[in-house]
Amino acid sequence: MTAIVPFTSASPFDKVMADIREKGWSVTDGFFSDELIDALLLDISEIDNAYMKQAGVGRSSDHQVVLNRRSDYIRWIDPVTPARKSFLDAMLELRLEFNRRLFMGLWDYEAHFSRYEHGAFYEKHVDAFKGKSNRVLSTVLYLNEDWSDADGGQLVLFDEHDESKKIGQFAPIKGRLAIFLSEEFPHEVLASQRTRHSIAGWFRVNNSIQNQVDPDQ
Ligand SMILES: O=C(O)CCC(=O)C(=O)O
Ligand SMILES: [Fe+2]
Repeated sequence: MTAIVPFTSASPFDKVMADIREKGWSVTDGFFSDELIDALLLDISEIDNAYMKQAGVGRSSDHQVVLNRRSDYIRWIDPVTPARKSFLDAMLELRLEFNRRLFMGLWDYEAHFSRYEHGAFYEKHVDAFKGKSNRVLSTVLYLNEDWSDADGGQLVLFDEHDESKKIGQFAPIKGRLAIFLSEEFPHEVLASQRTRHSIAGWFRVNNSIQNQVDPDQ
């Protein structure tokens, strides 16, 4: 089996690096190859809801970062298929690039597939509270074909200094990658009018918190 080539652009990282450096968030289309996106979409499409879990609860009581309600299904990603392996390898390259160019000291990356069925949403939240989490940088990769405005499910990003102010509203279209500083940017997912697939992930640092080693997932 030939490996899936994750990038087609000659310099895939430049725009993301500049965006994060300049404003702390980035929404980029075409970061990954179509081949990888198609393989990831096929991969998650084949997972039945029975093999996913209803999200909504934090990782453990003192890592509870989700205060508000959500109604998606999730499945954590391990490198068990060519698509998942290629994706995690690509995110490893991206992590090293953040460390090399922006000195972010990112230690690892964890990610899960998400499925929002018709009517599912995720209320406004931040992915990490200052000093309470090792999550530094959030990523969301969207996998949906032929998405129209009427399908809803947009990611809404809010200003880091004024959470009533919208930065933007982004449709979850195939191949779009959103990245933002986990502690800084409140965001929400508007109710989706059809099945919505994505991969949410977090680059983390390795500080131990309250004398506890940060648990995986
Ligand atoms: O799917 C999205 O657009 C965002 C998901 C999200 O905020 C999360 O999983 O923490
Ligand atoms: Fe989030």
